[in-house]
Amino acid sequence: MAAIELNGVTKRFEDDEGLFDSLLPSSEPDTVTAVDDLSFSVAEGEVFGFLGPNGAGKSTTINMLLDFVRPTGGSVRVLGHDAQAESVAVRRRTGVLPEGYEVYDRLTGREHVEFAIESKEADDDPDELLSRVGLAPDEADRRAGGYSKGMSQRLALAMALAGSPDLLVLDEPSSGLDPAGAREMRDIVRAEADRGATVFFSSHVLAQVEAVCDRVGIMRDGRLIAEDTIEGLRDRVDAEATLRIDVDGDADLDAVRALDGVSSVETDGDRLVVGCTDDAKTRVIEAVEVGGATVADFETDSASLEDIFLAYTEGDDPADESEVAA
Ligand SMILES: Nc1ncnc2c1ncn2[C@@H]1O[C@H](COP(=O)(O)OP(=O)(O)OP(=O)(O)O)[C@@H](O)[C@H]1O
Repeated sequence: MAAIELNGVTKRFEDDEGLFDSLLPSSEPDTVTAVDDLSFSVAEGEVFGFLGPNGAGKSTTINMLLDFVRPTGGSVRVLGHDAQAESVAVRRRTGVLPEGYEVYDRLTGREHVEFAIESKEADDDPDELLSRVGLAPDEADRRAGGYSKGMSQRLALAMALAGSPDLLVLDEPSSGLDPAGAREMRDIVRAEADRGATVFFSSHVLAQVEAVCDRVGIMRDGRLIAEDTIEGLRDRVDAEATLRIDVDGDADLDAVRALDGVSSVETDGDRLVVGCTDDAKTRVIEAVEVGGATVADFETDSASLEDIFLAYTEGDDPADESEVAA
């Protein structure tokens, strides 16, 4: 059974609170299609990265998983339950770290976690959860109103972990975290997946996503334009790689420049620095050797998730939208 399953989900908002609407009573309300016929699924135990530029429809989708927003059409199933009709059952088994979680100023950190444990009817030790997210006992005893952004974020993560949920929904989890906090968060995500939880992870911090996610989905204008492992996406976008070759002898630079997939060739002493697509790398090495020089050594930098993300979300879609890869 899939942990998350969306089928043909659409969400249109009526944007009827515009500045001039009260002055123009006869005008039709505008509608915004936040999510447009969206279908995808996330397997149990998977860490799924949900990406997309601002306004792509990520938060709206997350809100539909949790029944904070109702779809205009289509069906949403979470942990085998209908997300609308059985939202209580979904929330009981789901830990949520909402974007920009606001603490209750007067409650201490520990009281927040105790509250989360009670609402899940769980029996976790609050101190254990707090220490897991790196909040020291003296910090846990302070009122959360005085917490820094990163401390609030750690607290929200401890609350999401209460009751060992089957599904963790993390919306921008590393926002405000220092590098140590970001690493701890990654370790927690992996540990949760190892115990069998599914993690649905939305973030603009692509290095973080690359480090923890088994698979990613990229949203654009309310639609999922790509869904695959990072390796799979890398293969498909022809994103630029850099090839650095240490050469003995004179390479035929013009022959390398003329190759398909090569966009730049520069020299740095005995080193050739070639900008090319992933699949052109072997052709470049061959062309250097055929030209009479010897390849002493070489190294490559593959396209980062950031390069891949930009290739999908800027300009024309690199993949035919009707052919979203599974
Ligand atoms: N309550 C609402 N009323 C009207 N329009 C809305 C509402 N919520 C979202 N939208 C619109 O739906 C679209 C998708 O918004 P959404 O918040 O889901 O994007 P997002 O991918 O989460 O963006 P971000 O990365 O900025 O958080 C945007 O055009 C947004 O303005």
